[in-house]
Amino acid sequence: MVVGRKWVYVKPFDGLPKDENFRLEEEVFSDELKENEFLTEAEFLSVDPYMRPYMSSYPVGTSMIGGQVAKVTASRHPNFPVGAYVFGNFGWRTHCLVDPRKLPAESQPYVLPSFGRHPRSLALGVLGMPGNTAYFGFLELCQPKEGETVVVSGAAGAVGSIVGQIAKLKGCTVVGVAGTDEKCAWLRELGFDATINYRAVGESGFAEALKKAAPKGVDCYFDNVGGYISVAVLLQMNLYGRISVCGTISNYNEARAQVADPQREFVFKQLRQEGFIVTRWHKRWMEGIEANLRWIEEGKLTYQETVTKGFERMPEAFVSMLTGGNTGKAVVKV
Ligand SMILES: NC(=O)C1=CN([C@@H]2O[C@H](COP(=O)(O)OP(=O)(O)OC[C@H]3O[C@@H](n4cnc5c(N)ncnc54)[C@H](OP(=O)(O)O)[C@@H]3O)[C@@H](O)[C@H]2O)C=CC1
Ligand SMILES: C/C=C/C(C)=O
Repeated sequence: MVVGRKWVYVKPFDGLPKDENFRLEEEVFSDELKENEFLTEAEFLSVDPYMRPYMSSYPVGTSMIGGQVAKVTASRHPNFPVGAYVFGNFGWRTHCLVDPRKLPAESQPYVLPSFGRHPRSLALGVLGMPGNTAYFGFLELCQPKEGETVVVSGAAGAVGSIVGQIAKLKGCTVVGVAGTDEKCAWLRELGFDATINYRAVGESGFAEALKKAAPKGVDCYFDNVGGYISVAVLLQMNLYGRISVCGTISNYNEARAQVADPQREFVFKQLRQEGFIVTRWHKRWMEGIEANLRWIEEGKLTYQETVTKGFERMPEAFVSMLTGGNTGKAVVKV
């Protein structure tokens, strides 16, 4: 018998998540596995922005959702042998009994490929879902061309920091928008050409700061945040500009965002805007991981992680990430 722990969503979110929204519970697993089942023990867990809006659509009593890196501790599945490390969407739990046949195609667990000297936790960041979000969401939807100007919001986070670096690899001029001077300094170290600390300039100063940072206008916008930052970028888009709408973290804690009327910009500048969910590319998943790993090995792509130690601190790590406490990918080490 194995006793695990899990975090349960026990009260609907109202604004920023609070301790009262979560409860830590135990769960018991039998050692007797059925054919095709395997048992895992988590090593690293991810805290991601999507958990805030997605959990609101689940009933209370549901376990918190999320990805993790885990070790297989018992197995009756030929592809998941004991000792293997896997990525799986197993939720906020220390242990999990998995039968892959019960999971949808876009949420299949997989044995981690070798990351060489890099930590396994990267399977939750640059070598996992956020890295693939940057790789596919930027390259496929923005279709960047050499010499173009790219703006990335949420630029010092898990997705944004990778998007900006890929944009530099493609020969673009890159402007990063982030919430502190330290984050902006890191982005410039990564090669970003200009940065805007949106908290320092404020809503009223953002459009002017953007004009200075992107004097030739904006050809591609990778949008992680929505809100006034995105309205200002839209108004400075160039003819035939492309906008990849990745996320709207600025309003995840609100019930409903206002829908403005941007149509005139779209008509006269002939813009293209497309939202996406990264699992759209689940059939090409390993292509993104391999490309990002190659760039890391070649010294062309740098990552940073903000690691919180202790499974009991999952809610704290989650709220910290939602409020800007992370640089690069936010993960929890059990
Ligand atoms: N479409 C898809 O398939 C996917 C979408 N996403 C989306 O990408 C975005 C970034 O995710 P991820 O990289 O994992 O998270 P991050 O690592 O970027 O962490 C979240 C960051 O958001 C920033 N933030 C918080 N509140 C605001 C605000 N009001 N305005 C601007 N920035 C804010 C904070 O940085 P700061 O200090 O700069 O404020 C914080 O560090 C999210 O919107 C997420 O939902 C992520 C993965 C897949
Ligand atoms: C898979 C993640 C989706 C968002 C919107 O964050």
